[in-house]
This record gives sequence, structure tokens and C-alpha cells, in this order.
Amino acid sequence: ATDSAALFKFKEALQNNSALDNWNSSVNPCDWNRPNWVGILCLNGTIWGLKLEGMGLTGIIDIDSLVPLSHFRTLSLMNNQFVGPFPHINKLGKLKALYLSNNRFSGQIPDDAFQGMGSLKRVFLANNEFSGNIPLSLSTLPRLMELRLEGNQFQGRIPDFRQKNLKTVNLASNFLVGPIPEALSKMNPDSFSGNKDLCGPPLYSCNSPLRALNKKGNTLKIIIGVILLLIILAAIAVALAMFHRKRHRPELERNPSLSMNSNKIAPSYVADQQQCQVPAESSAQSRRSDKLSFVRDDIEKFDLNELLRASAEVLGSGTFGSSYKAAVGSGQALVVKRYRHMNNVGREEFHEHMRRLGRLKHPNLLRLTAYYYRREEKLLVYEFVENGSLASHIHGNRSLEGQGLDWQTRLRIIKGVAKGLAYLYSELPILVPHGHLKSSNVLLDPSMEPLLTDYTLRPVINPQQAHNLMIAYKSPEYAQNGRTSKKTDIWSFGILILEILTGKFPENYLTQGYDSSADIASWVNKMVKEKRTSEVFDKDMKGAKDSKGEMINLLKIGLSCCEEDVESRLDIKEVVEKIEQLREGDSDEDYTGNEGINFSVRGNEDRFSYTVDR
Ligand SMILES: Nc1ncnc2c1ncn2[C@@H]1O[C@H](COP(=O)(O)OP(=O)(O)OP(=O)(O)O)[C@@H](O)[C@H]1O
Repeated sequence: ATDSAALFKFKEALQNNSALDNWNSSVNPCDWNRPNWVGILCLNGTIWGLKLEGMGLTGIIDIDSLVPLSHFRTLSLMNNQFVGPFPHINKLGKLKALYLSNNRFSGQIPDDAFQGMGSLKRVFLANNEFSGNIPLSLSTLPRLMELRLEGNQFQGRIPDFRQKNLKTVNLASNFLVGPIPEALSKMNPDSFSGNKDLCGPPLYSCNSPLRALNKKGNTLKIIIGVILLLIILAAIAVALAMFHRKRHRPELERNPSLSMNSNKIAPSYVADQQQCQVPAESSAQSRRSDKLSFVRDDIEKFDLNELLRASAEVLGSGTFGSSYKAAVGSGQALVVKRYRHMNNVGREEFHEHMRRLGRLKHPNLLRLTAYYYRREEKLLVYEFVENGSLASHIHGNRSLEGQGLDWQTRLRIIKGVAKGLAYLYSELPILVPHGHLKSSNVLLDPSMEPLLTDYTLRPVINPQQAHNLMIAYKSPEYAQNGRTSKKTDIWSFGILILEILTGKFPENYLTQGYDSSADIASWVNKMVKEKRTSEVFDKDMKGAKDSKGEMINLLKIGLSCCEEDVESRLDIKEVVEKIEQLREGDSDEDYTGNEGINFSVRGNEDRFSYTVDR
């Protein structure tokens, strides 16, 4: 009750907060690791954090109201409309991560703003309007690992950051001057680009003649920029003139407010459209562009209006969209996912990618049913899968979901996911096949067969958002260089296997970067090293009595997928083969101790290497 009251107080101070309408005082915010309220992060029944991203929020950030939440560790308000000064966050002394990027905060941040925040590891303030010097207290945060300040108006010199754990710093596009501190000299040069006058490694030496040349180059860039700007302004003027001529455009294109806050997907659109007097010719045009594009022939068709008029239940708000359940036609249940960050893709490119996805057909893939394209917003439509997500079965309220999944079901799910992935790899060899594998993107059909969803969307997601938001189960190399590969998918699969076997929530999901101390693979490694393997498996996993050897083999496969060295990480063919070979009751290895288990320690390193036959 105290936690709920604290959260309500926080919500009250926000404006435009209708995205939080499902916060309900008669329901606990958390059922163990499953949030019942939108935007809450739960861990072991406590409120771990708030992730209120892309909700159009504004108003006051009432930090005081969060102080009573004793387990509160992460606050994300990215991609909203907040304005005004930096909030007084140092009242949340145990905060580990603060994400405020992509708002309109402004003004100088006091030098002592981060004083006493000994646990803070990640600070994201990018793309705001902060000015003045970078606050000194940031440079003394003992555990700081990731700092993103790009796209602000910070000026002056960079403070002397010396933290050993600092892995990522981005200070690009500010007005900083002077030498780059030595501790940052190995960072990516792009992290310092677009500043007034920075020098020293990884940029040009402060005495280098190239630096002067670079400055001249910048002047040239500015001139070219001005010319380009003039061309763009002329193009805008022409476009505006054309816009005025096109009086009778389809209503959906004119009125894009597919209201997220309503229990219908777009009531405002429907109401307006009924009053709209559209001349015959443009009405035909309107129908054409308001059409849903179906990529399947084997299901009952419906039109966009029908879908938009249907009452919709919010299923959740994910990293780059919100999902709604709606029933159309004869009661067919569908899931409509609205994507916000796909507006860099051209119409044709988008259509082509959707048609490519529409051709995919496999028992372990949820097939795309239809999609809708509008420049600023895209809808993808899927069938509703009755048994919900794997995440809800593993982390949800087990008394409701039925005592947790038994071993055979877990093994079947892992085998199915492997087959689905292998199919994607064979059909889309040049793309990163899934790119967003995690337990809420594995759905369970009525016979508990897994269906992968949200796959292969990276080519149509805006690169900037894809980098920030995708790959929840991120590998160390992805966290460092932001590049996906087939091996980043394998890492995510490894984490998924460990999550299924341990029933443990991959905490690393809650952070933007990679934190080995919060990584489930590191935890399993540690437990094995301490000869506590028996404690690793989920206590609620029934039917495991005769299958201990198989469980250990699967644990090894999961860990081999989470090999930090990309080259030694298994590839999909090897993973599928190894998983296919698993049977039940096949081994008499005893997982309560180390005996008979082929674990071997590699050198003096902290991690174990697992002897998995290749
Ligand atoms: N077709 C579906 N049938 C049943 N439940 C679904 C379906 N698609 C998604 N869900 C569930 O709806 C909820 C919201 O899904 P959504 O994809 O919007 O977010 P997410 O998976 O949590 O995050 P992300 O946007 O990063 O994928 C999740 O619990 C998901 O498992």
C-alpha cells in the first residue's frame, strides 16, 4: 500500500499522464517479477524501477515521492516531453541507472547534482538542452560505467573522469573545448565529434597542424550546411504549396491521432471520418491508402475501420510500441502492435520487408497477418496467442499460471525456439535473423509449443532507436559497439535458455549497457564455480527427477551460447544439433555436486569454459 501510494503521488505530479491509466490501487503494482501496472519494473515482488518511455509525459518529476521505495534502483523517462531544470535526483541515493535522454530539459546542472550517488552506473541525459559545464560530481561517481551526454549545449572543458569502470562515454554535439582527459583517450572518436574545439587522443593532438585543418574543414562544413539548409527550406516551401492543393486527403493521414489513451485504438479518427464529406474521386483514393495490407490468405479478412472501431485491451507497452488485443469479424482475436520508431523507412522499402516477413511460415513462428503503413506510424497485426508469453509463465504469479512449467515443457519450448531460429537463419541468411529475442517475444500456443514473435524488425526500425532499444538480452560486444550479428542472437538465445532453466529474471534487461555483475550467465558461472549447481535450477520445475544429466547438458549449451569470446560462441547449427540430441533420463550425472560434470576452469579467468563437444 505504501509503495502504491508513493507511485500515485509520483503520477499525480505528472501531466499528460493518461498512458498510466491502468495504475489501479486495488491491484498490487507487482506480482513477484511481473508488473501489473504499465511502466513498473518489478524484482522479487519489490518495485525496482520505473520505465516510462515514449508516453508524451510532461509536468513535474516528484523525486521526493519515490524516496519511500526502498528497492528503487532505476528511473527511465526517456523520449517524453519534460522541460525545465535537472531534477534533484540525489535524494535517491541508491539509484543505479538514470535515463532522461530525448526530452527538453534545459539549464545548467549544478556541480554537486550527483553528490553521494555511490551506486550510480548509468547516466543518460542525451538530446536535451542542458547548458553550462558538465557537472563535476559526475567525474567522481565511483561506479559510473556509461555516460551519454550527446546532443546538448554543454560547454567548457571536460572534467577529469578517472573511473576505471567507465566503458562508454558520449559527449558528441556539444560546445566543449580543450583537451580530452587521458582516461577517455581510448573511447570511440565519434563520441567527441561535433564539439567546438576538443583535442587530444582519440582526436587530433592538441598541437597537431591537422587540427587547424580540421577546423577549416569545419568552416567548409558550415558553409555546405547553410547551402543545404537553403535547399531544404525551398523544398519545404514547394511541399507546402502542394499540400494546400491536396484538399481531400484520406482522414487517417490527416488525423494521425490513433489515440493511445483510449480503450479503442482510434475512436477520434472514426468519429471524424463519419462527419467527413469526401468527394467521390478522393474517397476512392482514401479507401486505398487507409487499407490494411494482408500478407496471409488463409484468414478471415477485415478492414482497418473495423479494427480501429473494435474495443481494444492494452496488453503492454514495449520498448518500441504498444500492443492491443482486439476482436473483429466473428470474434477473431488479434493483436495490433503500434510502432513509433519506424519513420525512417520509405513506403516501398517497408512494403517489401513486410512481404518478405509474410512469406515466412514455420510451426514455431507467429505469422504476420497484416500491416498498415503511414509515414509516422505503422501497425502490425498478428493473431492473439491464447497462452500468453513465456515470460508470464516463468516470472508471473505461479499460483495463477499453474505451478510453473515442468521440465518437459521447458525442454520442448527451448527445442521449438531453436527450430524457429534455425528456420529464420536459413530463410534470411543476410539479415540478423531475430534481433529481439527475449521471453516476452516467445508466445505459447494451446499445446505449449513456442511461437517466436517480433522477429527481423531491425531493418525497418530507426537506427538510432534500434541501437538504444533492441536486443534486450544484449551481449557484451553489442553493448560496446552496437552492432548486431548472428552471434548476438545466439547470446540472447543462451540467456533465454538460462532464464528458462533457472526461472531467474535476466536483470541485465533493465540496464541499457552490459553489466557482467547483473548478467545471468555470470551468476550461473559463479554458482557452478562455488559448487552450488543444484541451486541454479528453478525450484518449481516439476518432472526433473530423472533428467538431471540432460538439464546439466542444456545448462552447458546455454553457457556456451553466452561465451563472451564471439569466435568461441556456438553457431546456430551447433546449438540446434546439440539441443536436438537432448533426450530425457539419458544421463546419470548428478547435478548436486561437481562430480561427473565436464566443467573446466580456463586459466585464471573469472569465467568457466564448458567442455561442450563440438
Ligand atoms: N500475438 C500475441 N498474443 C498474445 N500476447 C501477445 C502477442 N503479442 C504480444 N503479446 C504480449 O503482449 C505484451 C506486450 O507486448 P509488446 O510486444 O508490446 O511488448 P514487449 O514484448 O514486452 O516488448 P518489446 O516491444 O520490446 O517487444 C507482452 O507481454 C507480450 O508477450
